[in-house]
Amino acid sequence: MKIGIMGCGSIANTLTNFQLNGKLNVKLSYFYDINRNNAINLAKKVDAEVVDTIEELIERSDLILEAAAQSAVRNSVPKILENGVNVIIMSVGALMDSEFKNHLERLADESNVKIYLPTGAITGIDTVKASTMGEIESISLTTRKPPVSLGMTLEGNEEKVLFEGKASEAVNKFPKNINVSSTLSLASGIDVDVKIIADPKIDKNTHEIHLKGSFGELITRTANVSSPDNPKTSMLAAFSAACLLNKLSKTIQIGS
Ligand SMILES: NC(=O)C1=CN([C@@H]2O[C@H](COP(=O)(O)OP(=O)(O)OC[C@H]3O[C@@H](n4cnc5c(N)ncnc54)[C@H](O)[C@@H]3O)[C@@H](O)[C@H]2O)C=CC1
Ligand SMILES: O=C([O-])CC(=O)C(=O)O
Repeated sequence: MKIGIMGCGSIANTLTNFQLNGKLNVKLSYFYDINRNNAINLAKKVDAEVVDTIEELIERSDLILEAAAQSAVRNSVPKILENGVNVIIMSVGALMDSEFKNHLERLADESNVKIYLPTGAITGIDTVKASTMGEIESISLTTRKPPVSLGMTLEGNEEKVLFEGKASEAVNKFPKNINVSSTLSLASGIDVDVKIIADPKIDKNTHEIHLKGSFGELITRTANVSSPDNPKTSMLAAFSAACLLNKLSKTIQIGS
C-alpha cells in the first residue's frame, strides 16, 4: 500500500522516525506540504518522493494521511475521496461541521473507500463507542495544557479557564488544540462539554474524559508529552496514527 502524507510537520516527522526505526509495516512513499521545504526534509529522511500538488499526491497514493490543518481537510479531503483514495484525518475538528461530515461520508461510500479517524491524543475511545450501545447520561472533556502548548504566556502561577462550552465551538476557537473533542463527539454521537484550562504548573498536555452511561462510568486521564517540534501537539497523536497505519494490515484487529 502506497501512503501519501499531506502536512509534513511534527506528526509526520514522528512517523518518519518510526519508519527509520522499523516500527511501521507500511512505507511512507509521498510527501506533500504547502511549505515545500518541510516535505523535502521528511522525504529525504526516509528516501521517499516529494510531490508538488495535492492532485499528484492523490494520483499516486492508495491512502493519504492528513496531518496539516482543518482547512486542508475542508479543501482537499473531498477531492481525495472522489478519486477513490482512502484517508486518515488528524485535524478531526473539521468534521464537527455535520453537513461537511455527511458530504464526506457520501463521497467515500460512492467511491467505496474509508475515512479513518485515529484515537489521537486521548484514551478510552473504544469504551466511548461501546457505551453508545446503551444510553449516555453525561460526557465531558477537560483539557489542561501548559500555556506554551496553547501558544500563550500567563503572568504568575494561577491556572486560567480559557473555554467552557461545546466541542463544536471549541474546535473553531482552538483549531490546533482540541481536535480530540471532535473525536470524542463523533465517537459518542454527542456534542460534548469541553473545558480548556491553561495551567502554568503542569508540563504535560492532559485530557480527562468523564462519561456516565447505562453500562456504568468511564474516567480516563492522559498526561501527554508534547512533540519536540510542536508543543501544541502531543506525541501520542503521532503514536496513535502510526498504530492505526499498522492496524490496517493486521489479521487480528484488537479493540472495538
Ligand atoms: N487528532 C488528534 O488527536 C490531534 C490532532 N492534531 C492535529 O493534527 C494536525 C497536524 O499536527 P502537527 O503535525 O503537530 O502540525 P504542524 O503544525 O507541526 O505541521 C503541519 C504541517 O502541515 C502543513 N500544512 C498546513 N496546511 C497545509 C495544507 N493545506 N496542505 C498541505 N500542508 C499543509 C504545514 O506547512 C506544516 O508543515 C493539526 O491540525 C493538529 O491540530 C494534533 C494533535 C492531536
Ligand atoms: O495533542 C493534543 O494534546 C491534543 C491536540 O492538540 C488536539 O486535539 O488538537
